[in-house]
Amino acid sequence: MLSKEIQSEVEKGIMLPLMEEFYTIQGEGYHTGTAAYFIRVGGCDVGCHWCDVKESWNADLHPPTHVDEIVAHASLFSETVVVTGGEPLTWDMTALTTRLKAAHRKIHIETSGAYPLSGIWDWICLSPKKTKLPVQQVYDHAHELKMIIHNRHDFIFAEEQAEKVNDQAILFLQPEWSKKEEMTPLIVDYVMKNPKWRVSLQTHKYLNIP
Ligand SMILES: C[S@@+](CC[C@H](N)C(=O)[O-])C[C@H]1O[C@@H](n2cnc3c(N)ncnc32)[C@H](O)[C@@H]1O
Ligand SMILES: Nc1nc2[nH]cc(C(=O)O)c2c(=O)[nH]1
Ligand code: SF4
Ligand SMILES: [Mg+2]
Repeated sequence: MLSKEIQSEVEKGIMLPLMEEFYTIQGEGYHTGTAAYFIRVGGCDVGCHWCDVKESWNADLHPPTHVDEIVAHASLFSETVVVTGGEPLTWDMTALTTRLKAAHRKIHIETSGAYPLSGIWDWICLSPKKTKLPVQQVYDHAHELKMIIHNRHDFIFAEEQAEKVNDQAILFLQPEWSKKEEMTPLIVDYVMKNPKWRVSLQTHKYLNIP
């Protein structure tokens, strides 16, 4: 059990359940191929059956960590910090991002958009999920829309989500990893027929890096 004080710090976003942090290459989407420090915050109740980081879901398994400690580590490694999870917007991101900005970092988020936007972001990657659709505010502020393709119906869902996102957002289709042999050729074909979309692959998995 968390002590009352720690629980209150987590509720305020002064402490966050930290699952892992690692310096790597952004594997997906618009910034693919660029170095970044990843902060993976635990806690997610969106419930994607194909989620590649289910260990993140239960926030209680990840130690509440002071944001100052997270920022101190991040600042040692990279100009760019990617906040992911779990679902980072489960938590109030104000304290973490304010301190990262004070440390002159570029701050990116990977989010399903299921919860209200908190924090200051240089780049918002929105990856909507059918089980808990994004809130309007995240559609309005997203810089990229990254739709995961697990089956053929997901192309229809992708088009529906593209209608909802702001018209500056860059559109990506990314194969769900366990279905990539089947879905990647369909995505290639789809993008050639519908060139407003781009292909995104989980390149870090091909490179065998985190
Ligand atoms: C693990 S999620 C964490 C951030 C946030 N909860 C979200 O879903 O955007 C990070 C990214 O990985 C994608 N992702 C998760 N599981 C995947 C899988 N099996 N294949 C392809 N992409 C996946 C998500 O859609 C998201 O864009
Ligand atoms: N290298 C690398 N790139 C990524 N882009 C998004 C990731 C995520 O899990 O949010 C991820 C990840 O886990 N590793
Ligand atoms: S929203 Fe993100 S972290 Fe949550 S289950 Fe889906 S892919 Fe996994
Ligand atoms: Mg990942």
